[in-house]
Amino acid sequence: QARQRPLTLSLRYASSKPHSKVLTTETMHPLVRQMEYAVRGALPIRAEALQKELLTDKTKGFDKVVFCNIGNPQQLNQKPITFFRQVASLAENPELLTPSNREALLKLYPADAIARAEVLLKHIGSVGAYSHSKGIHHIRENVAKFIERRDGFPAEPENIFLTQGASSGVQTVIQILTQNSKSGFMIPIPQYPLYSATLSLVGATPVPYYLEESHNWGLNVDELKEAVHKARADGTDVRALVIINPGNPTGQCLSEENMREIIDFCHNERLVLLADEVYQTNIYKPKAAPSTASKRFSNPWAKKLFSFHSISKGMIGECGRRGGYLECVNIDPKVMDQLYKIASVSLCPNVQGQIMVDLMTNPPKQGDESFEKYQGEIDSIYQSLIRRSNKLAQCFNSMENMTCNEAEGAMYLFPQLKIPQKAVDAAKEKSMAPDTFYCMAMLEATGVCVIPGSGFGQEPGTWHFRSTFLPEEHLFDKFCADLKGFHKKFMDTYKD
Ligand SMILES: Cc1ncc(COP(=O)(O)O)c(CN[C@@H]2CONC2=O)c1O
Repeated sequence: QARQRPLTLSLRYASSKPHSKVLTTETMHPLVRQMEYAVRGALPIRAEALQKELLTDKTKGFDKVVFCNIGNPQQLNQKPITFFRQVASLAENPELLTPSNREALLKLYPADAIARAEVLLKHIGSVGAYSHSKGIHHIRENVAKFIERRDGFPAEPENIFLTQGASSGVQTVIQILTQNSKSGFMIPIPQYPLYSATLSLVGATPVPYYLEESHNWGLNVDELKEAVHKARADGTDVRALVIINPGNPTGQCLSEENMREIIDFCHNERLVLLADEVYQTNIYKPKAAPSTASKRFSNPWAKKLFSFHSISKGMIGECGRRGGYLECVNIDPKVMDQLYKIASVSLCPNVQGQIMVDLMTNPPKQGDESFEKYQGEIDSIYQSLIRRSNKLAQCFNSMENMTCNEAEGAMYLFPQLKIPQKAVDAAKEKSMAPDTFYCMAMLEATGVCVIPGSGFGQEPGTWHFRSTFLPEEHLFDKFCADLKGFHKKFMDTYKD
């Protein structure tokens, strides 16, 4: 009997025209409509359209779009870490691991990759199966051991949630911390707009604190105190402090002294600390041990802390696999149960992303067969990031009307530019912010897509943009030359 076509509600059938008034931007949830996320806003949308136009239009003066709007290393041809992909591919195709294939397999895979895949599959079963909603316990044990090695304090697997990238961990924590619209979250300005967008989505109140551009985007604790007291005087129930370290978009690293001050500030002001440390291995000018080293600096039990990590950054760049973890420190067990309940609604984080978290926190060690190759790949990417960050900072600082703090970490530079009044007027004509106008002109002239500073927040009256330093190193000199050429033409065109 012929297999019946599945009868699904999506089945297309003749019917009258859909009602135009059903689900419009007027009738949808206003919190969704008002939310903004610049990293994938107007500039990247235009950049993607430009990419399509370039397929047929060869008159633009460039032949490809360079996406510097997002910290997406493998989109710009950064190679994945060999050992990680070897383990992931074996987990994806366990047939390869059967004893009858072993002789042939050892010609293709190192023994330690095979062994790691077998251990993982022993705990996972199949990568196609749902896992525990907090993530696979074996992997959470490895994450806890990683944190203990890094911070010198015990960590508990039960206090760790594996997540769909750090984003989902951040969003869940903000969700449970938001009691009502008065709930306030201190966020840095400039900030990575995951925070402002999520606060907007849950209807919470952002409480901005400004980083000091003249002090290499340093964090002044007096600014924190002023911001929290003012917000509380205005009736905001300030309950959390967001720290992004190393910073995005600013690339600054906190000093040890800063970390101590922040810990004491949170304790004294009864704030939960959200420590976003996804760039903890992207530190080029070390000022302090990365990440929740804050736990080392004072009584580790004195504070309530959520820390976030991700496989998207570092020298790994496995962004598309959506892996990360959320660590809860001193969080009430009943609150953890609520976190677990939310995690359960999404069933589980994807298993290949979880495998990458295991590999990130538990990579080949000295003496392992794959260690040399692994360490060589990591070091090569790390050194290249340092060279490219310095080269791009020099490039920006050589441009007229532009100043740029060097990146101490992360993947971005956030130069400030003085925009001539004629350009400000031209931007107004197009109902654009001046920095957006500049970035749009750069895209149309060079194919380079960056994000205007307005997407991250900036001191009123200043203009910035954010660029990654991820274009491939062998293309980097041309990349810088194209930016310089555009900038000179722009400034000549709009010179006051
Ligand atoms: C500070 C910070 N936290 C969290 C995330 C979320 O990462 P995952 O969800 O992928 O783990 C990012 C991603 N950085 C974005 C993405 O690329 N460019 C950016 O500014 C980030 O920069």
